[in-house]
Amino acid sequence: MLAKNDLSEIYQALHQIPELALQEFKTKDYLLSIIKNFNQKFLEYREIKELPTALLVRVKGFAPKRTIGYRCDIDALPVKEQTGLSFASKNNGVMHACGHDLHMTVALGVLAYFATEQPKDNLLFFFQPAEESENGGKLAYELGVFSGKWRPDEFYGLHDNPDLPTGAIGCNLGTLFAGTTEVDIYLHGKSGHAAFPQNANDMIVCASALIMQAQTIVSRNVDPTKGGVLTFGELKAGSIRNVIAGEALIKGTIRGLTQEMIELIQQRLKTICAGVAQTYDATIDLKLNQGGYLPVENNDKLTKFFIEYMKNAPDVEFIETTPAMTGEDFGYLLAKFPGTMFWLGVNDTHSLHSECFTPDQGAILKGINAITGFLVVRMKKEV
Ligand SMILES: CC(=O)N[C@@H](CCC[C@H](N)C(=O)O)C(=O)O
Repeated sequence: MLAKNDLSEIYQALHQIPELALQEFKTKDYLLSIIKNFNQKFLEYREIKELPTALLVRVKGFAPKRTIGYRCDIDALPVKEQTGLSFASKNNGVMHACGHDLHMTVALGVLAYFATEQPKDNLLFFFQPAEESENGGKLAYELGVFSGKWRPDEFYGLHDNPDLPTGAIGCNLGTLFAGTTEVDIYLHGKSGHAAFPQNANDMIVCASALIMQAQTIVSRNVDPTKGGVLTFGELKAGSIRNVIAGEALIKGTIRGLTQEMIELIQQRLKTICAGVAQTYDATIDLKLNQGGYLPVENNDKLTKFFIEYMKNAPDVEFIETTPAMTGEDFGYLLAKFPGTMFWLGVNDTHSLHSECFTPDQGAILKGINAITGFLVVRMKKEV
């Protein structure tokens, strides 16, 4: 078991070594160095050649009826940290701005508990690379990782939430998170001298028109009672004030709480790109990539049981949430295995993905206690 001081040390160490999707080598080595210090009697490991930063750890149960999976994401974001923390990122321009360092610390705490207190059922801990992009969950599934004794009968996973009080557990039946689609739009026109626009085809003007027209998708095509998101977070064009930009690149993300909504927004964006290309005599290549970012659908039976437990656990503050437009590739695994995703409150005024994101470390121990308590009860009861 890990004491409060160990947990804080682990969290701070992980915070200093953030790594981008599929590059989480130091992180994985660090996780292994901690887990190798636990009681090894009930533990088995699985590594994946084709997905080298992933790690699976199985805890053998003493009277197993099932295998319960617990998934934890391990990647970080290309964000330059501005928290001013003494244990800030040492990987310049990369930060655990989504709290996966906290997720890992909680998962290690739960694993440490069951490495000592052998569980009744088998437990499977999946330390998953590439949640923010590259859909590590889907990659692992497609590599056949969850087969034989490594197949979970049910899967659980959490995400930290700065809007909930420290340590509170948030969850709801049905959809917890949106499905997403990564959008890349390449615009090709003709560069030229700023003084002779008639001889060029300006992709800054074309990109501006496209962005403005795309704003009508959510305002005019999406049912306001259902909601959808189209955000462009990156726009690149031009190099100097007096050269007309012949190329532009727009990157963004689509979000919807149902697959139907995601497909509606995708379709409207395709139509608008085609129309703008014609109007501006440009070539526009639209690339849409949903990958494994399906809406995160909680299993009804298991989630009712989970919520009931959390509501009645004396040391847990449970908060019923509403669906959020954040995405998660755990949606893919929950489409393959029944399970529950839930929030862990970390009470911060800064949002997820902010360069100042500073989750309250007090959530770690509360999270571990809530999850271990739940798993022990889940193993005793049929759902
Ligand atoms: C919890 C969270 O912040 N997840 C990410 C998931 C990224 C989805 C994908 N790369 C996309 O941008 O479409 C999020 O941004 O919600």
